[in-house]
Amino acid sequence: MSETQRTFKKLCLIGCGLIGGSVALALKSTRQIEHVVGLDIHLDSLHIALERGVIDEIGTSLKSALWQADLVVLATPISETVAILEEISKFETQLAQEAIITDVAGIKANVVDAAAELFTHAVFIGGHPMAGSEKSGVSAANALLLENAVYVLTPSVKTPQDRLHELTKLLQATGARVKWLSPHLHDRVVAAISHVPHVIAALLVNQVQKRASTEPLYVELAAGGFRDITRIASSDPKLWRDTSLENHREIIPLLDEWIEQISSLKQLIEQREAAQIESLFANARTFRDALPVKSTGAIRAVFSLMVIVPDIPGLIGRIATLLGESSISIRNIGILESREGDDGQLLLQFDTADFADRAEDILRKHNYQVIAQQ
Ligand SMILES: NC(=O)c1ccc[n+]([C@@H]2O[C@H](COP(=O)([O-])OP(=O)(O)OC[C@H]3O[C@@H](n4cnc5c(N)ncnc54)[C@H](O)[C@@H]3O)[C@@H](O)[C@H]2O)c1
Ligand SMILES: O=C(O)C(=O)C[C@]1(C(=O)O)C=C[C@H](O)C=C1
Repeated sequence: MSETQRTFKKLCLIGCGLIGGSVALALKSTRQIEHVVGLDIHLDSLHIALERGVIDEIGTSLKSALWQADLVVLATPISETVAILEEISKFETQLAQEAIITDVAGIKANVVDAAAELFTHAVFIGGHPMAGSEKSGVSAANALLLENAVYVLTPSVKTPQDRLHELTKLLQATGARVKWLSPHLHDRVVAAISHVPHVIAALLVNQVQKRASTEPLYVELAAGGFRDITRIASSDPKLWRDTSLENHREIIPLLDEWIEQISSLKQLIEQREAAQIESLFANARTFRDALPVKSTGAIRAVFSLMVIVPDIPGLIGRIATLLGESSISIRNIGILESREGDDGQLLLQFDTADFADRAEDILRKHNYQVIAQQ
């Protein structure tokens, strides 16, 4: 750790769910956080957070949890964030002198504007990790969620530079790529790359659901294409209700543009304008194919191995243990073929080429037949 990196003695985590839990686990892994006290409206979440080592202590009240805290992370639903900031502001003198308060909400302008009015001593810096999942709750929290992910901070001109740098360095130590943005620009961009895609995914699923109630083939035939474009439709409906309403100023013009685009494509199809239809798809392909491939972000790199295994019960567990003993994290395991008596094909997927290469070596040493996948 470099000399300029600050150690935080007490992190107060408010909202011990998917993102709060992941951020706390990632921060703890940097060893720059000494103690975490957690608060949540659900006692179950707090017990799971304690068991999983997300927090070290369950807070008994907001006042005592904030006492001498030098870092506060607010990771509650968007609709609760401003009200909780108001509560925190009542106890800001309880905080340690150089405390930093930050949040993780997916919309920034409303939170940052509210915080600017609320705090006189404590420093608030808005935050938003550009990583997540369709799952919710602390059980789904993942210490590696921030690795390589963009983490947006939205400082204002009044934000003290030393605190901004301290928070930036702390987050960078988790592997996150910190980016400073104005709250309004953040809200504009995430509306297009996150909020509208969630709306579209839900509409696609609902369109199929309407038909599936009378024709089961809609479900039976749904394959990779439908799955890939609709994964995020499994996200928390309340989160996306709040997001749609809170960021309406940015979302509505994008939906207007969608309506125009859909009707113009509809016309092209009706008029059989083959060249223009092809050019629309070609344009999308060119842009998407040029997006950088990285271990997180829009185009996720996945490194896969196929292992040919005899159909022996317990073998998957043995392979997972073998790789786990060498600290190799497996992202996904899938059985591709396992008819009785036949060899099975086990598909293993990893987040890094290093994990995949080391897994291949280890499995070969243990006499497994391994085929690296492109
Ligand atoms: N889900 C994602 O992919 C994602 C990604 C980045 C940021 N975010 C942001 O993270 C925040 C939390 O989302 P999540 O997905 O972790 O949700 P979550 O449901 O997993 O976690 C929220 C937690 O807050 C608790 N909570 C609710 N009201 C509370 C209150 N008044 N006081 C204390 N605790 C309270 C809940 O019990 C829950 O444990 C949201 O603001 C969201 O915009 C989500
Ligand atoms: O990967 C997912 O499941 C997500 O939805 C993550 C995702 C997104 O990319 O839209 C969702 C909400 C945000 O606040 C940040 C990231």
